[in-house]
Amino acid sequence: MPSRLAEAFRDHPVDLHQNHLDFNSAREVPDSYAWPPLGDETLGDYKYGVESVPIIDLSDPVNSVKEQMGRACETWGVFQITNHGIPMSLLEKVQAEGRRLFSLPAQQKLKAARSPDGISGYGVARISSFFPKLMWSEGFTIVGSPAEHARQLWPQDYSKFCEVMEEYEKEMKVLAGRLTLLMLGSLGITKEDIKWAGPRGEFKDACAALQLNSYPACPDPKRAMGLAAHTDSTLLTVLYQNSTSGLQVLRGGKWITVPPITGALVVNVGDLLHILSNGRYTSVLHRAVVNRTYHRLSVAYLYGPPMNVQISPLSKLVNPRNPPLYRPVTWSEYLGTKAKHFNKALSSVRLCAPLNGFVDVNDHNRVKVG
Ligand SMILES: C=C1C[C@]23C[C@@]1(O)CC[C@H]2[C@@]12CCC[C@@](C)(C(=O)O1)[C@H]2[C@@H]3C(=O)O
Ligand SMILES: O=C(O)CCC(=O)C(=O)O
Ligand SMILES: [Fe+2]
Repeated sequence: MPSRLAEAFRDHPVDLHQNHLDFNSAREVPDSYAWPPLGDETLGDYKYGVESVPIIDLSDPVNSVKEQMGRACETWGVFQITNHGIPMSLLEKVQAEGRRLFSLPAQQKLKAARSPDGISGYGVARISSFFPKLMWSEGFTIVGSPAEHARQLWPQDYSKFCEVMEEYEKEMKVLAGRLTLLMLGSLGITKEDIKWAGPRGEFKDACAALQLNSYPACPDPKRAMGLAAHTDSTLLTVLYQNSTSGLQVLRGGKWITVPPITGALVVNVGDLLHILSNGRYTSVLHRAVVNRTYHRLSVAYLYGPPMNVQISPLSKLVNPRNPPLYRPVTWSEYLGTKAKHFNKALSSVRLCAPLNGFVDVNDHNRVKVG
């Protein structure tokens, strides 16, 4: 059983088509990238505030923050945070380095291509193998130090990229640990209830991946898909999106845009927090769409437990009326399951149907993804 995140896909290699279209010179969407048209009837009314993703100010009193997060996690599975303590200057540096990477010539980027059984490096989204059409995006995944791949991209000049990404990973690790305790706090869970949190709740051994996503402007955005609908296999994901919108979450059968707010970060519940909370918090189905005019960049911090820790419904949340809904699973095993079963991964670790009759939003058999 692999013990490091970088080894999670050793037993699940995917050889993805890495022969990229040159997005910047494309005048039309080739058939291999043409998805069934995105219908306006599936879009929600976020602009008018009827349905908008909650925004939580982390400088509010802590009990209020916990309560707001609990409500957001139960109803939306996603929220935005402000006053989170990550300096704007760092967010700008990460974005600038991401742009520098994606603007390299295709042949140069391919020198840092992710290997079929690897986790880090340049390439198309891992979930691409589940779809008949290609996505209008490219990505770069970092686990720990990006030095090995950065050296292949810029043999003489890779230290700036590494410094910025490592500083961001450090800041994100602290923020993600704090968010985990706040999000679980409203369910009455404390750091003492999570052994792997460590004595001071510092989550020292937590694992994470940093995913840079690039979505070039697209000549026919209604027929293209930036990143197809999915849930993250994480405890939680912290996403920075630049000022161009594109992220959408599924709520009540409608796709709701998560509007970019300068300096804010988007936090979404992942499958492992869904399991830990015994289905009280819902890992939200989300996707990224593209637009005709602007290049969009996003940076996702995919946060999870130490690789070999068994994640199962927390005992405080389980009783005869609420039996455990999921069997124990490690992050490593779950990533392998996701690589094999994609949107059926969560149901594949489910033990029984809920007694209280609530519907598992993650039963994506009910939802047409894409
Ligand atoms: C730790 C990880 C989660 C992730 C697969 C990865 O190994 C690194 C990239 C992550 C990502 C980002 C885009 C969507 C996603 C489904 C994918 O294909 O790669 C997620 C994966 C996930 O959460 O399962
Ligand atoms: O680009 C986005 O807004 C979404 C990215 C995402 O869902 C991911 O990296 O997992
Ligand atoms: Fe995601």
